[in-house]
Amino acid sequence: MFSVSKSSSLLAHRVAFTRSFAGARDKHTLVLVRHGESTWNLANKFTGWYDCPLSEKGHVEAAEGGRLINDAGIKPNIAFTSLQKRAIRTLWHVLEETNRMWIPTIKSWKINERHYGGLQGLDKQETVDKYGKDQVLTWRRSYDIPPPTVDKTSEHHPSNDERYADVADWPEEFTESLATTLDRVVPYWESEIAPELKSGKTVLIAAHGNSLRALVKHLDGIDESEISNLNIPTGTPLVYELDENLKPIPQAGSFLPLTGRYLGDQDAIRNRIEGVKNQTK
Ligand SMILES: O=C(O)[C@@H](CO)OP(=O)(O)O
Repeated sequence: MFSVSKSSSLLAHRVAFTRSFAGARDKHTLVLVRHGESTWNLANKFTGWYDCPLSEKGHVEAAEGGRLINDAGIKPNIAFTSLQKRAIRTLWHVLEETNRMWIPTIKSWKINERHYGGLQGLDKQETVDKYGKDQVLTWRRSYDIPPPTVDKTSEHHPSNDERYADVADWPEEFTESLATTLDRVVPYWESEIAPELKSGKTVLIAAHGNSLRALVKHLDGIDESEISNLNIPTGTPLVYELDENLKPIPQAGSFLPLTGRYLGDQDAIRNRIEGVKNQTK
């Protein structure tokens, strides 16, 4: 008797489990968060792979982002972040505010900020004063024109940082454009992140202005000229609903060309986006 009722309840459980995952497979939720303001955002310096922490305001922004995710009832099952403390700390805030510190978190340099080469550490406004606004805008936002390189004598070259030294065969001269950032972000998305979504999980990614620009360029099919005008605000959750092929389902109130929706006060978000844009006036 006992074994019959046990096996039938097991069967019922399996059916319910399969149903809930079959339902989940029709629509997938992806949450992207750029880290909160960092100390080098505050100082208006080109940052790239320099590992600066969040500023005080950045901690507040990241926690607020977490509360917005929680209030929206979104429950991430797995999280991805970079090897950079501003994104990792942002993720910690979000996990704390959503009471989901227990979920698996995976870190990879593949979703690091775009490496800013020889500009890393330079003041953005002083760089405009020296090279002109147009040149700096080209370095910041052109699709495939990279900033100047660093060589292996520079502290900013990845071969001089133990977390990166052995993960790739770094060229003598290194820098990244948005195009070369895409070359690492998109394969990582395809091989590591997309399968988690397809298995029915809600995915959270805490990353960076330019690695997220690369990802949304791919997701939303944004063309090379349009992506130049796209700036991603700090600490602001961007929520995508994806169909069974992981194509975005356009959300009401999205800021085109993005089809995901930002959580929070929409006017404040517009101001934050303008703030990023105006770092080099
Ligand atoms: O300095 C950087 O690494 C990035 C992000 O903070 O700046 P920008 O927005 O100029 O690409």
